[in-house]
Amino acid sequence: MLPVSQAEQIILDLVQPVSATESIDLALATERILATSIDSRLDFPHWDNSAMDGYAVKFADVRSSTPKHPITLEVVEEIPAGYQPQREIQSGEAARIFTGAIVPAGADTIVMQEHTQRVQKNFVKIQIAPTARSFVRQRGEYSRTGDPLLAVGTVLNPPEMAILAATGCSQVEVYRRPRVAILSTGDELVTPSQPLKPGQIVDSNQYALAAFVTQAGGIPICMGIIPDDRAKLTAAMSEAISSADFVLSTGGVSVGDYDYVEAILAELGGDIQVRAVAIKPGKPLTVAKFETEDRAVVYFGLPGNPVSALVSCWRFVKLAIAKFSGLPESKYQPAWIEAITTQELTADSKRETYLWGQLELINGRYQFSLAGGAQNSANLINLAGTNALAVVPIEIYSIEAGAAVRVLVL
Ligand SMILES: Nc1nc2c(c(=O)[nH]1)N[C@H]1C(S)=C(S)[C@@H](COP(=O)(O)OP(=O)(O)OC[C@H]3O[C@@H](n4cnc5c(N)ncnc54)[C@H](O)[C@@H]3O)O[C@H]1N2
Ligand code: MOO
Ligand SMILES: [Mg+2]
Repeated sequence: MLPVSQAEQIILDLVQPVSATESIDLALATERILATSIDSRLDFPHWDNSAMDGYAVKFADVRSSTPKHPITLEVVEEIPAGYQPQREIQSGEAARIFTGAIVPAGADTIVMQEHTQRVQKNFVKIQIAPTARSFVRQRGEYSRTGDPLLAVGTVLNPPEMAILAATGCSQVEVYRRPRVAILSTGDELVTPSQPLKPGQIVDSNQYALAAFVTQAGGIPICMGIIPDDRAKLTAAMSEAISSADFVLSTGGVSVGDYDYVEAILAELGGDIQVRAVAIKPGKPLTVAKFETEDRAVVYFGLPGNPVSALVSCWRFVKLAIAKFSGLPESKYQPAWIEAITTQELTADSKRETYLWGQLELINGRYQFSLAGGAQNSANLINLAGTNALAVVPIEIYSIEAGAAVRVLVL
């Protein structure tokens, strides 16, 4: 059995980041990963503009204004947002201006409306002196044309979407997403719509793994249920290997008479790098690489138990997909945090044990609460609401309530 950290390293070493890219509509780019760096095509702001509704003035004209001795200026133009000012402000003049509008030539300061009083039709009293250049957002003060905005490998979240739109990128070059084939092995499996005969169970792994792959940024290719029949399994595995970047099969990786996956991987010419890991749940994990001149596939033979399959995905497959996808190294590390456990955590000490439950931020501290019910790798029911796994290291039998524990955020 490989230690977990060693298995992680071996798995990451099997994965090459994708180089293929595609150009997509910005509107469809949420959570995609940038494949080219983006430089600013404009100055931000594009021109000096007002941060307030008010009046554009020359600071020198109004520096001595007080409520008792307000300075009166003639309002010579009105400048709403989107309008190009037509005249230069002279001494003794002001322009009515609104938030986001271009500051006219000759003006250097904005006085907010609340510090003014409009008199007659075309005059305004400045009742409180502004500070010089107040409320002017200066051209290029955030970023200048040609400045780097976003680096290769950036995930496009709401801020990055705004930046790309603002700089006029309506199409973006992103890495293509990994195609991940999912197949469930087992004579006992049926789809959720089929009635259960004695001995049968629903293939829940197919759905769990498809959801996992989608969340991890991959494209799930659901290949359905394959019976424990060596020829049929060989055909299905071979098809999966030829059509995807990753294959996730569940079941058939332990030592039972119908556990064929490892033998078939070897027969198909796979380079088997992982056979078992000292992790609970998820010990019988088979990982193999298939490589030809033009493509490489990493095959994960995951254990059939529903919790074991998901824990293997969260702990290992997630990192592999992230590395493939073009994220920088700092972004495909497991998300560890330290939390206080609300209950005692126990383990058998021979394998690194992952216990599932809920992580909450309470009064500024992370707290981990174990899922109620059996922590058993066949118990998918109490997985509901799981957002974190607490880790009990090898040779530790118990972590007492109130103590710190290392937690993997999912
Ligand atoms: N003699 C030993 N037996 C087992 C060992 C061992 O070391 N020695 N390891 C146990 C551990 S740990 C695990 S984990 C499982 C792994 O089993 P397999 O990967 O071979 O999976 P199966 O035998 O096919 O199924 C196990 C279990 O999971 C259920 N299952 C399978 N596929 C699905 C699915 N798609 N959806 C829902 N549930 C599924 C299946 O019905 C079985 O109950 O081996 C132990 N045995
Ligand atoms: O590893 Mo098994 O995953 O303990 O149930
Ligand atoms: Mg088995």
